[in-house]
Amino acid sequence: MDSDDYDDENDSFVQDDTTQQVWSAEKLVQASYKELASPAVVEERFYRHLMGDPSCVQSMRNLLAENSTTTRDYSVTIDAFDLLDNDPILGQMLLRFPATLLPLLENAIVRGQKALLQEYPQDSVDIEALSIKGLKQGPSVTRVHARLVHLPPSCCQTTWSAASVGKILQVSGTVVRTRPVQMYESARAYTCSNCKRPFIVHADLEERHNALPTPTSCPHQCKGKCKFQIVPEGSVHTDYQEIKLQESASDEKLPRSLLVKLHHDLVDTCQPGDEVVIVGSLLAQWQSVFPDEECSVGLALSAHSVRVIAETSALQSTDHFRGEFETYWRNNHGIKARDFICQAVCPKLYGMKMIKLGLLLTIIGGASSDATEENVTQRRAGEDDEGPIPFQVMTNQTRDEPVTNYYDGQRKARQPRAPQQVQTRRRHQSHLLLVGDPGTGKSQFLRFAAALSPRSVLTTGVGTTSAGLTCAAVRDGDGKEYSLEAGALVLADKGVCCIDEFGCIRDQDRTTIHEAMEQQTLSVAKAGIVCKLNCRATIIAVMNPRDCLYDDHVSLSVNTGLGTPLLSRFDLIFKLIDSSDADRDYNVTTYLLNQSIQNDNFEMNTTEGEESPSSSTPWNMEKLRAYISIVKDRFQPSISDEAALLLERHYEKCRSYNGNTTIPVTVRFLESLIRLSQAHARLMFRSVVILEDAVAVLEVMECTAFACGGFDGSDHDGSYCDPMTIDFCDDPDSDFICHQYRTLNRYNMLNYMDEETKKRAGALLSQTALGVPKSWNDVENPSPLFEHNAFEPTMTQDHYGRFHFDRSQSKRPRM
Ligand SMILES: Nc1ncnc2c1ncn2[C@@H]1O[C@H](COP(=O)(O)OP(=O)(O)OP(=O)(O)O)[C@@H](O)[C@H]1O
Repeated sequence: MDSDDYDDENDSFVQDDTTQQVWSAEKLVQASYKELASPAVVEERFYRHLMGDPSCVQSMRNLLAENSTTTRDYSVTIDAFDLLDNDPILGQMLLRFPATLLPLLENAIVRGQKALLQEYPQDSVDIEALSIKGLKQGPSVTRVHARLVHLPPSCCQTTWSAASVGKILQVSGTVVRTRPVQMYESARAYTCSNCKRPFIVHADLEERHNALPTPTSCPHQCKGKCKFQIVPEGSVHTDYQEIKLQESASDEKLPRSLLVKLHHDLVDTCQPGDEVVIVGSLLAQWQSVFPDEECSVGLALSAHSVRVIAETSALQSTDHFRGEFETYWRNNHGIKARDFICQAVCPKLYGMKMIKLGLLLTIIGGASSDATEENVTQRRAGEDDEGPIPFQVMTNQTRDEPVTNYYDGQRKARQPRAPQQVQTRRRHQSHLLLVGDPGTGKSQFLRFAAALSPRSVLTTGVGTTSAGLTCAAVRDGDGKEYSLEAGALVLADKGVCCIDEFGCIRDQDRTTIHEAMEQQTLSVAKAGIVCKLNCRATIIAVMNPRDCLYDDHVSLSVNTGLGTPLLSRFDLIFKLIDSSDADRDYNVTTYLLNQSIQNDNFEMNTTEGEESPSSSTPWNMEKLRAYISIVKDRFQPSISDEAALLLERHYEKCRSYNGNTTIPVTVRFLESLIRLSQAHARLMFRSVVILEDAVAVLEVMECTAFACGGFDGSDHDGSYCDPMTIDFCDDPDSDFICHQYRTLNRYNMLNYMDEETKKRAGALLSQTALGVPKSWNDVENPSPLFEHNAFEPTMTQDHYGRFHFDRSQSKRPRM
């Protein structure tokens, strides 16, 4: 609290040395800060809290040890929960009167540093490197800031309203717009011509540009007519940035947005697309006034702390599931256990096991190669050889001139920056494309994927432009400056971006997502703003073929109208062809009718937040979401030698194929195989990719456009399998063994299969192909009948009159 706040009022304070104060709840709500204690006593109480809290002590020690030769701002994080626990009255009063009490807390931090410095042995070598940070300089400015975090639930708002003005709030949402970093004059010193005493005027944050009010009377209440003179070098300038926060989207209503004011070292801590938790004071914000127009007022939040969160929000709610999943994998094994999890994906759609599995693998993603997951910060072009500077600093200086330190008038030279490390990032997010006939359930998959991910953006390609997908440069309210507003891909950073009607996006707009899909960044050069934005999103796109129905006789490229560079960026491309199949039609009909008959029970089992009534009921959405969050957080699988060998041989085979390829087999394809194998290992709750995972991924790949490694299945060699025909079966383990046998046989890797399993696979294949029951004990060597390409495909006609190869016949026999 600045002395001028109290000069004339200290006498009226309740002067009690009140560490043993007991206040009723009523008094706590009604009391003004003046009833708490004198500023000195309040500061003392903050000081005692700081010195008694080990984490605060550590933060202060870190401050002391920070090697800084320039004047800048420092932050110390204060956990509001700990303060409330330690001194409830002080904590409550801090939350009610942050503007008055926070400066006292900051003074206490400086005092705490002084006390800690005394503890170091004076002859220590390190002592010279330690210096107290945030000492008052210039006109009463402390450059250390208390950053309040973890407010109690009463202060945590999911939305905001006029009723909360003046209160301290904790809000969360997505940053949708950031304005350039600026600075403003936050305080100015004057002297009264009458009494000759100095005083300070602070900027009014409720004014549109944080304008400094002109003093009209002397705060020292001197008699006579006063004139005020500005004290030379008595101004304080503060870094400043405005961002727009959008509340988390909900299905019921449109998300609202809020202007957030960042000061000091909080500027430039977040960028469009970041999900943040912000603690701040809600202000009434006067809008710019124009002649003959009504003066309007809005809401703004002056931030005390900003925390960028990743996927923590999803993990918080998963704790009670952890033990349950471990028990699940202790009691269940193999592919059957995996398929049970897959059944929870889109339970309203019958069958399509491979698409469901592919969707799960896409959302789970591969292991992160760089665990630190560095942020790409907004940078100006050509900034690499200098320290970071704000976008548009309101000063006449050029960039090469040293910047004046407005606090003490000394010159602050820009620090040379260490040569920047070039970071190349290999993506671990997969992308999925569903292309197919109308009414095949594509949109259902898309909506389910959006609901499954803790962070998702669902959009449609109709009318979508590149600005909507990436980011737009928009003029601010006063129309003078541009700022960046995040588009769908940026908002989906670290989440899932679901795009319906992908084919309706214009070609030139579609190419903008090439960089986003592979490099996971967006390079922006708009309206004088040149920067890079993060967009580490998984893209799930669905579309109809160009002529509405998929033509199996032309390539995927022709069917979709997408260029090969874009197609090759998808890890999985499923073709959903609605061909006639009496058995499948019967199964779908029965499934749908049964659902309608048992509608109530079915709904009950799949409603979010409810426990599965029995172990045979598919997991509900909440449980599946929790499972994905846990496996992503817990496992970063490495690849075993056998799995690596299989992936390598498959890649080599695809590379060496000399047919007509429309999707070139590049290293990207190998990376996809690795990512998907890692995702499969995570799905199987393990931290090593074993041979089984690689085999399972090749099985999924057989059902995609990459079945034969790049020639999209139209020019097939019999290894393509229609994903629409593969349903969940009673004995998935046996089915998988057969597939494993065939795959390993194809790549001369049968020696990696144990004898027992080999015999069993041979027997199973014989039984299925010949229809003759045969004991697997009798089978020494598998029949050559079951080798690759043993079946010639036949032609069938679907109900649209299209002819195509019957892949369900040509493919390996299914159980
Ligand atoms: N295998 C299936 N099992 C049960 N229902 C299905 C299946 N396939 C499609 N449906 C149902 O058909 C309806 C149409 O599905 P959906 O709207 O997702 O199709 P779409 O592929 O997105 O079509 P379009 O390309 O015309 O947008 C949905 O109600 C869906 O539940």
